Amino acid sequence: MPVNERWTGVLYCNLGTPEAPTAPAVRTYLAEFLSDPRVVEIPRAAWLPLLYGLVLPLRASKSAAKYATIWTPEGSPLKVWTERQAKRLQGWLGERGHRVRVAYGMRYGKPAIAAQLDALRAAGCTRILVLTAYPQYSGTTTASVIDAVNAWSARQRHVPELRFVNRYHDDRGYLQALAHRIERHWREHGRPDQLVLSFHGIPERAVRLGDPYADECRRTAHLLAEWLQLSDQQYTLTFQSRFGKAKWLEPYTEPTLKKLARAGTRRVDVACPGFTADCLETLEEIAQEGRAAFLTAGGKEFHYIPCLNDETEWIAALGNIAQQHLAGWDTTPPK
Ligand SMILES: C=CC1=C(C)c2cc3[nH]c(cc4nc(cc5[nH]c(cc1n2)c(C)c5CCC(=O)O)C(CCC(=O)O)=C4C)c(C)c3C=C
Ligand SMILES: [Fe+2]
Ligand SMILES: [Fe+2]
Repeated sequence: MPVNERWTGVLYCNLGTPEAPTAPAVRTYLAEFLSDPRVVEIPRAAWLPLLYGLVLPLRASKSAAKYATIWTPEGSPLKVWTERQAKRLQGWLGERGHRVRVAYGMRYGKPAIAAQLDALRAAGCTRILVLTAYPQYSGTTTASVIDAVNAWSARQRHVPELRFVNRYHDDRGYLQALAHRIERHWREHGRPDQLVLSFHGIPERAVRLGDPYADECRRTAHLLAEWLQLSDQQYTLTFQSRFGKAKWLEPYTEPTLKKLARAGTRRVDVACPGFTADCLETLEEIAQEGRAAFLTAGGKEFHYIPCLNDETEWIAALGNIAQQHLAGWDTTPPK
């Protein structure tokens, strides 16, 4: 390959989402997602018959109906936002003189991480930085992306140089973008009695076995509260999206919302700092189901504060994170 064809790639990875809000498409997506041993840690021989015999037949149509309520003319919100974030990240890095090709890849569904790595390689990338949409590291998410990249790498004869960003839960730019997002909401709509910071849960067992995710969520919440100058009484950290019968991280979001309402909290605002793009878990589970739970239990006002999505300040934070990890790689255009 000629020297001036050496490019640096940035692969921005997110979870992935179904191709359509239909039971067959959701089934395909969930089958891939839930057969990842990083996600469900039950031995394969016991789990796969249960997954195909019970979970998928029951869950696919129920989930599809939920996806239908958030679907946009351009597709699933998660995909729309991830694509825009990657495009704007390309712009941000390009404007700062970095000769990089930014692509986005989905851990489950399309565009697959392997296909995007193939494309970056074909486009002349000899170095690739892998950046995820997950600020907090978890074996269930971040490590699963790393697994997918390594599985691709194991099939290459000429492996590119690879770097991974494992976490940015305490990154100043990320926290500041979140704080400004929330403050802007408060300037427009006034302040709540309580701010609920809801993170996606994981099984409690994973944390007991060493997953640092819960600590990183707590650290993000604490630092964000500091940026917002909130006392411990003014905010609550919760975990949402429990899957299955096992104990997950607590306190759970929905029961907390009900408890707050019953205790006389008039208004809650909910933000989801662990999600950098709005998706089913924020738009349906929080903004619809969470709202209904709070209001039905006697709460008067519920505000969902949207994710960072493609906010300029967030793209700059993401760009800075990428830039820090590109250090030492010459990304200047060839003379
Ligand atoms: C933000 C971090 C996430 C962690 C940690 C996480 C762990 C985790 N998730 C499941 C099961 C499901 N998650 C689902 C949707 C979903 N999860 C995340 C993020 C994290 N998951 C996102 C961004 C989304 C939304 C996807 C979208 O298309 O909008 C779903 C699918 C939806 C449903 O049927 O409810 C499942 C299932 C487990 C088991 C897990 C950790 C063990
Ligand atoms: Fe999830
Ligand atoms: Fe959910």
